[in-house]
Amino acid sequence: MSSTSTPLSRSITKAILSKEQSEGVGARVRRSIGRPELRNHDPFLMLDEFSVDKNGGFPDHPHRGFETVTYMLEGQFQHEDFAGHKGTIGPGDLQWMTAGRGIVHSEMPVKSQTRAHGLQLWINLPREHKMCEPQYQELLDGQIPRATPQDGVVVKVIAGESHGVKSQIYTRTPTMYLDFKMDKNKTITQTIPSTYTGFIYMLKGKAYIGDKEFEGKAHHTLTLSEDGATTVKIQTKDDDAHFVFIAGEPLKEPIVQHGPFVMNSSEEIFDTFVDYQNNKNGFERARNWHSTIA
Ligand SMILES: O=C(Oc1cc(O)cc(O)c1C(=O)O)c1ccc(O)c(O)c1
Ligand SMILES: [Fe+2]
Repeated sequence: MSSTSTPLSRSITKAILSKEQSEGVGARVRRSIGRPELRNHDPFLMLDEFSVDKNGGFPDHPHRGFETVTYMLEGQFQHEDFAGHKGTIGPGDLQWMTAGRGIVHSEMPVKSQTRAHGLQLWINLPREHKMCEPQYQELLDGQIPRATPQDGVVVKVIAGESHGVKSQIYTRTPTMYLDFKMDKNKTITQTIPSTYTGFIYMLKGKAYIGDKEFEGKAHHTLTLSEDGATTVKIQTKDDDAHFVFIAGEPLKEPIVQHGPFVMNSSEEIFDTFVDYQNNKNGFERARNWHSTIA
């Protein structure tokens, strides 16, 4: 193969360990995307592996300009927002929230349970969708389709497609979100559109990625090469592996983030603060709203 031709499999360009840090109120997070070495990975703004006990959580706070995706691994999380939307998600369940022009919400563990452990992904919205109406898509574990490309490999298709199985989640920013559980000594190939950027976040065990078999270990973010290759070769050897595979179409737009607000310019961020303080342009229902769970 010549040095300029497209390789068969994407390879790993960076491997970054997420150490625990504090976030919200008394919550511990391992920040993947969003940490100083990986400020963002267009179109992704943040990925946290969070762990919250009964004394912690993410009480009433706003968002604008992007989507938050909460995927539970263990325990239960309650959520409530200023539009009256409320519920509880448990292990394997998913909440895909489009904040759009504005949401104020609260996400708290169910107090009687053990810790709430899960993933929170922030996906940027393209300019034309940043001020859309907020929307929720919720799927219980049993409603998320699985692909079983071979014995000992199960892929939960949260968004996008894997081995002929498609998710019903509507993505404004084209996104793949796959949860892989692989037994030891397995090899599979996952397809990926040539233009997508992507990464793997390892939850447990070890996986070997690409033709050079880069070793990925738990709590590491492994960024995929951007070389136009349309497959990713993933193997296990002596250990089982559990990881998420996340990829999407880069927006290639300016990103101006101020905490929970992500827009395209400083002027838009300034307007967002004014809107939030004055309960207007999407934040009308924030006036005097307090969640009952925080
Ligand atoms: O709190 C922030 O984000 C979150 C992180 C998590 O691990 C779970 C969550 O439910 C949230 C949330 O927003 O609800 C956060 C992160 C970064 C930032 O700049 C903030 O202002 C808030
Ligand atoms: Fe939030």
